Amino acid sequence: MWRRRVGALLRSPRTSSSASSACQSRRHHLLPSEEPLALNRLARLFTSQAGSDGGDTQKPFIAFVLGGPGSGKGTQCTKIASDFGFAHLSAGDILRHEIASGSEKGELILEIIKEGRIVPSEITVELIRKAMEMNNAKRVLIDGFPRCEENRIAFERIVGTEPDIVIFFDCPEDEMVKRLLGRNQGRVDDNIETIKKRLKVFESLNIPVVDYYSSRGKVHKINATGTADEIFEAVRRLFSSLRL
Ligand SMILES: Nc1ncnc2c1ncn2[C@@H]1O[C@H](COP(=O)(O)OP(=O)(O)OP(=O)(O)O)[C@@H](O)[C@H]1O
Ligand SMILES: Nc1ccn([C@H]2C[C@H](O)[C@@H](COP(=O)(O)O)O2)c(=O)n1
Ligand SMILES: [Mg+2]
Repeated sequence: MWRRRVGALLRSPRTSSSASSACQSRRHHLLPSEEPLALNRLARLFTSQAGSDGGDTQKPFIAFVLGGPGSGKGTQCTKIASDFGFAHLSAGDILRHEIASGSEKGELILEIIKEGRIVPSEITVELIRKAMEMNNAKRVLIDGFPRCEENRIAFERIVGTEPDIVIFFDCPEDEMVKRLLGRNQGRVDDNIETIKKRLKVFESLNIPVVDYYSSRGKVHKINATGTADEIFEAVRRLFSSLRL
């Protein structure tokens, strides 16, 4: 099943224009010569851990972790990773790492993040795909992704799978703003102007993704108010109940 899906993917056309323009109009593609290579590498990754049952059950367990800016995704992911043996891939951290590398792509990402907008999906998904490949983990948290329908569709197309579950941290706006303004980690987007834009983007582009996965029965909503430890109690109950 897993192998067949990746195989189908290798034959699939590029993202349709409607999907690609879902987040914003600028489009960034892999070079034509890169995409089949990337997908072949990925196909190898997910079939190389094949067990005696034919190998289709070795797909990593993937949890997407969503919630508004400052809802505590990163804080809770650190705890889940440590207590439940998950690799923690933060889309935002991966993008910031690309900025720090000084690449041309990083310059573009920085401009977008400063404006509270969403980076073109093909850039983000390719970076996530590489991180998954390097990590080779059996359980993966993907924090802050997908941020919009375009992200979601690009992930399905390039990585060739859907998440097993989606965690949604539900937090009131005023609490998120308070947390972000107090974060003090020197992030270029932790200022009130950018925060307002990020909140708008969250409502208009990210909530539809949560709705999509809700309709597929994948969303676990967690009340993200209270202390980090209180919230983690609910998270712990959820992860303890999963068949991992
Ligand atoms: N339950 C909580 N109560 C108070 N502060 C919290 C709580 N959880 C996290 N924080 C703090 O709020 C800030 C934002 O948390 P965190 O970075 O985990 O959020 P996030 O959802 O990952 O945000 P972003 O989307 O901007 O990356 C941090 O300074 C963190 O220490
Ligand atoms: N899928 C993603 C994830 C993040 N970004 C950009 C836009 C966000 O405001 C910024 C910071 O992410 P965070 O650390 O808050 O998860 O990174 C994106 O464009 N696409
Ligand atoms: Mg975060």
